[in-house]
Amino acid sequence: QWDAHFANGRTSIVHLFEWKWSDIAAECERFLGPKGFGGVQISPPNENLVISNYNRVWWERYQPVSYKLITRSGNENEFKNMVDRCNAVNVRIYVDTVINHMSAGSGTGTGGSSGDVENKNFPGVPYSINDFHSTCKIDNYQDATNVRNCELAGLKDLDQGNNHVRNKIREYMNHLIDLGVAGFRIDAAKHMSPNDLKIIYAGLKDTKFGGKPFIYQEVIDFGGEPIKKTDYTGIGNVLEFLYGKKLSNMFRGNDKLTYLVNWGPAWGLLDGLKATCFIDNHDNQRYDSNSILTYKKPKQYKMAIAFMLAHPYGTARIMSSYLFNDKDQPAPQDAQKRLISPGFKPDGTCTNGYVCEHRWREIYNMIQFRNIVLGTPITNWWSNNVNQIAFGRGNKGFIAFTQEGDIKESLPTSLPDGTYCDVISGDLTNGSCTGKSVVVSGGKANIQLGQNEFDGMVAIHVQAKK
Ligand SMILES: O=C(NCCCOc1c(-c2ccc(O)c(O)c2)oc2cc(O)cc(O)c2c1=O)[C@@H]1CCCN1C(=O)/C=C/c1ccc(O)c(O)c1
Ligand SMILES: [Ca+2]
Repeated sequence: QWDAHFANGRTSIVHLFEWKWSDIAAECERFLGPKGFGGVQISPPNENLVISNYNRVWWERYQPVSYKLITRSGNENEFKNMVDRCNAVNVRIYVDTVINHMSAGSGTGTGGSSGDVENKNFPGVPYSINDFHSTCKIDNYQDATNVRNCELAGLKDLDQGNNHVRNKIREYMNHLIDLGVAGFRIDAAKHMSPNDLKIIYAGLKDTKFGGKPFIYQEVIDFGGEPIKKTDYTGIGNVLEFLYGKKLSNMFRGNDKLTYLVNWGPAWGLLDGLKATCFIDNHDNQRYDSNSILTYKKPKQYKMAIAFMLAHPYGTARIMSSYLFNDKDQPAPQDAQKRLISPGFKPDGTCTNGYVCEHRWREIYNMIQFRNIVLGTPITNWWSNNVNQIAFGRGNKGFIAFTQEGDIKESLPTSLPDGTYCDVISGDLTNGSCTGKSVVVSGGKANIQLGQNEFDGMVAIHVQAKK
C-alpha cells in the first residue's frame, strides 16, 4: 500500500484537476506517456451532488450522492477507456476517493440519483439513516472523536464502523481496481478512524500490477492536535502537508536556502517512504495562497517544484490547475455547464482557461530528471552559506539554485566530464542545446546563473549530454 506501482523508471504523479476522462486518455498518449509521467490523480469519479446555486463550484465533486461512475468528467465507459489507454502507455491512474461523507445538501446527482440529507437517504448506494453518525458538528480539533464522528462542513458523516458502509466502500474501490486503477487518494482521511480504514483496506483486491493498491491519505497535520499523520502511516502513505508549507516559505525568500542541506525528517517531515509530497493542492492553492506557492508566482513556484523533483524525498505529486480568481470558481465550462477541454498553443502550453503546469518545460523536464536520477543519493552538496545551493544525484544529475546573487562557480560534481544542456532553459535537440549549456571538466561543473534570469535554477543530467 506504499508502492505506487509505477512502470519502471517512472516516479511522479500529476493531478489533472477537473479534467474529463476522454481528455486525460488523450493526454496520456500524446504527452504524459512520452514525457515519463508515472501516473495521474483524477477528480472523484463517483456521482456528486449538482450544486447549481453557486454555478457548479469545484467542491461539488466532494459531495457524493452515490458510487456510480457518472460525473461531468464522464461515464463508466469513458472511465474504463481512460484507464486502459493510460496503462497502455505506462501511466497509472489514482482515484480521488471521497468515502468520509455524503453530500451536505439535498438534491439530484450528476447521474440522476437523489440525495435527501434531512432523512440521510441516498438510494443510489443505498445508504440510510443507520449508516451515518449523528449530525454533531466538527467544532473541536482537539477532540479526535469530534473530528471523526461529527460532520465536516455539514457533510453527512458516514459510519465506517458499520458493516454495510464498509461493504459499500469496498465494493466501490474493488470495482475501480477491476477497471485497472493503481491506487487511491483517500480524501479527508483525518476525519475517519485509522482502524476502520485498516479494516476497509484489508478487503481490497490486489491490483493488476500485483500487490495491494497504492494508498495515500489526506491527513492535514501541522502539529498541535491529537490526530497525527503517523496514526495513518501504518496503513498507507500520507500526504505530507508540511512539505509544501515549508518549501513555499523557503522559496518565497523567507528563509536561507542553505538550511535545506538536511531537508527531510529532520524538518519534522514523515519518513519519505511513507510520504506523498507536493507543493500545492486543489484546496490550499485557493485557501492558503498567502503561504503556499502556486502558478500565480511562477518563478518561485518553479524553483520549489524543481527542488522537490530533484530531491530524493517521497513520492512526488504536481498540481495541474485551471485559472481561477474566485476561490469557489468552477472548472472551465460551456453554456450548458459541461466541462470544456484544454486547448494547446504551438509551444505545447494550454489554453481554454487551463494552466497545465505539467506542460511547462521547466516542470516536465524536471519530471524526467527525477526519473533519470532515481535510486541515487544526494552528492556534492554546496552552498554559499546563504541563498545559493547546488547538489548532485549520484553521477546522473546536478542542479543549482540562486535565491539571491549571481552564481559564477566551478562546483564539484560526480557527473562525467563533457558539455550538458541546461534542461530548465531548454533541451538537447538535434545534438545542440536550445537553452544554456554547462561544461563539466576535471570533476567541476561551471555554473553561471544570474539572480535576475527568467528561472532561478540550472539543471543538467546524463541524458542531456552533448
Ligand atoms: O469553507 C468551506 N469549507 C469549510 C471549511 C472545511 O473545509 C473542508 C475540508 C477541510 C479543510 C481543512 C481541514 O484541515 C480539514 O480537515 C478539512 O475538507 C473537505 C473535504 C471534502 O471532501 C469536502 C469538503 O467540503 C471539505 C471542506 O469543506 C468551503 C465551502 C464548502 C467547501 N469548502 C472547502 O473549503 C472545501 C475544501 C476541501 C474540499 C476537498 C478536499 O479534499 C479538501 O481537502 C478540502
Ligand atoms: Ca467522519
